[in-house]
Parts: sequence; C-alpha cells; structure tokens
Amino acid sequence: MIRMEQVQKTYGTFQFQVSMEIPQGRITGFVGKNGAGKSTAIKLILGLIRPEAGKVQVFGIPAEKLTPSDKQKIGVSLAEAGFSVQLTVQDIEKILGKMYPKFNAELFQRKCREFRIPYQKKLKEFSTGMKAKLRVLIALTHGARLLVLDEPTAGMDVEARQEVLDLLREYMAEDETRTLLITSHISSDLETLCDDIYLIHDGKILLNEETDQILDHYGILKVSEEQFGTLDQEYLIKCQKEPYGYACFTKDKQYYQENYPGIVVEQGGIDELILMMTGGYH
Ligand SMILES: Nc1ncnc2c1ncn2[C@@H]1O[C@H](COP(=O)(O)OP(=O)(O)OP(=O)(O)O)[C@@H](O)[C@H]1O
Repeated sequence: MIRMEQVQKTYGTFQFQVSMEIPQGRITGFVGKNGAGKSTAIKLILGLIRPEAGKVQVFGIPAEKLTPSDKQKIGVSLAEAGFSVQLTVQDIEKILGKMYPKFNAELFQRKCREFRIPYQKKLKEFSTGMKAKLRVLIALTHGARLLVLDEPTAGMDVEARQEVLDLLREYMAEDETRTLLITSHISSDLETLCDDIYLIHDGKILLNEETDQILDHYGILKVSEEQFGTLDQEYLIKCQKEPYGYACFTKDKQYYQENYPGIVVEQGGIDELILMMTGGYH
C-alpha cells in the first residue's frame, strides 16, 4: 500500500533515510521521540514534500504522481493543516460534499452529534479537543481506503481519545482492505490499536515489529554486574549501564525467565522500547 525505497530528505543536520513497506489492511504506528522524523515520513508519503533521493509509492503510484482522484482515497489528519477558522462545521460539511463524491453527510452529522461537535460555531471558538475530533471525522467520512493520521488524539481528554480510537477500530473493521497509518505520543493508544510498529529515531528506522510481539515477548532484564557476566547475549537487543548493574532489552523475555530464574524481568511496552532503543531508559 505504501512503499519507501531508500528515501532521503535533509533539513540542516537532520537526515531522513528510510526504506519501508506498509501493507494493505494493517494498522501501522510510527513512534519515536520529538523530532525523530515521524511527520517528515508522513509528509513524504502524502507528497507534501519531495525526497532528494529514493522512491515513495502509494497504491503502487509514485507519491508525486497521485491524481486528485487517487487523493480522494486518502483520509488525512495533520496537526497544522485545516480549514479557515472563520468557517462553521456546517460550512465545512458543504465544502467536503463538493470535494469528495463519496462524502457521507449522514455519517458526518451523526458523528458530530455523538462527538458533541457544535455545528453552528466557528472553528475559532473550538477547543483543542473539538478541533482534533473534527479533523479525524473529516478524514473518516469520505470512504478513504488509506487513513494517514498524524497525532490524531493530541490534546484530547481520555474520554475523547477512547471515542476516537473506537471510531478508528470501527472504520477499519468495516472493510478489511482499509489501511491506517498513525503517529502518537500516547503509547497505550498505539498498543491497543496497531498491528505493527515502526520506531523512528534521528531519521532512521531503529525497529519494525508486530505490536503483539513487542507486548508478549519483549522485556527488560534488570541484572547485577555478576548476573550480566553470565547472561546469554543472543536475544538481547540493547544493554544500558545502571547504578545496580545493567538494564537489558530483550526480544525473548520467556527465554531468560526460564533459564535465569533469579533475575528481574519487566514488561516491555512501546514506551520502554522507545526509551531503551534511544538511550533514555533509567
Ligand atoms: N520545514 C522544515 N524545515 C526545517 N527543518 C524541519 C522542517 N520540518 C521538519 N524539520 C526538522 O526535521 C526533524 C524531524 O522533524 P519531524 O517533524 O519529522 O519530527 P517528529 O518525529 O514528527 O517530531 P514530533 O514528535 O515532535 O512531532 C526535526 O529536526 C525538525 O526540526
């Protein structure tokens, strides 16, 4: 569905260099620290910026050659993009109806009511969470085959986040050929939503793994200097010196639980993955 082949983009000292393949029918999450390159990846995929080298393909078509009719099949939610703040939701509904032949006005209105999005108010009077919910609704109500959502739940309270995540799950369950690409800083949202995770750091992919694999098999071993000396290194991805000895990130915590009964093994979620792999775990 999305393919990046040796794509390069440079901003000053920041160098984005990535190859990846995002399959159809999957929910893929991009994670990483601030400034890692997640939004850069999304902008390259949407053809909003051009790479200096390499190829970006969406639906098998080079991103820069996507026609308006190809773009109709993509639902997008970006933090900085949007409609004029002078418009009301009613105005936006009319514009969407003209822009997208497959725009579902009935669904849009129903979800606006369910999400308590005021229909007559101008966008400039909206709260951060209301704007975020509206951006997601706009992406989801024109029959897109591919959803690309950059931080869709940012600024939302816990209830709003659950509503949006449920809506995304519902949307994906309706048609198994749909594909969703999402970034978020809220790891728990991605852990419950995504099939696959890409960890991006300093413009490179540090890890690509299925979410279930991360949650079921990855873990952090906390060992003394002495224990560290006896540890089989085969399934360790990264080790970090700590005051008590070492924190070791493993992709097979069961192996160490079975073979080293005395050592402490902690759950390895997406937050731990980011912190261990990028050197911020303590
Ligand atoms: N238009 C631009 N001009 C100059 N530098 C840019 C531009 N866009 C992005 N960058 C730089 O590229 C790097 C990656 O930024 P990007 O927005 O992709 O990160 P991100 O992973 O989305 O971060 P965040 O989690 O903070 O949103 C950063 O160093 C950023 O300063």
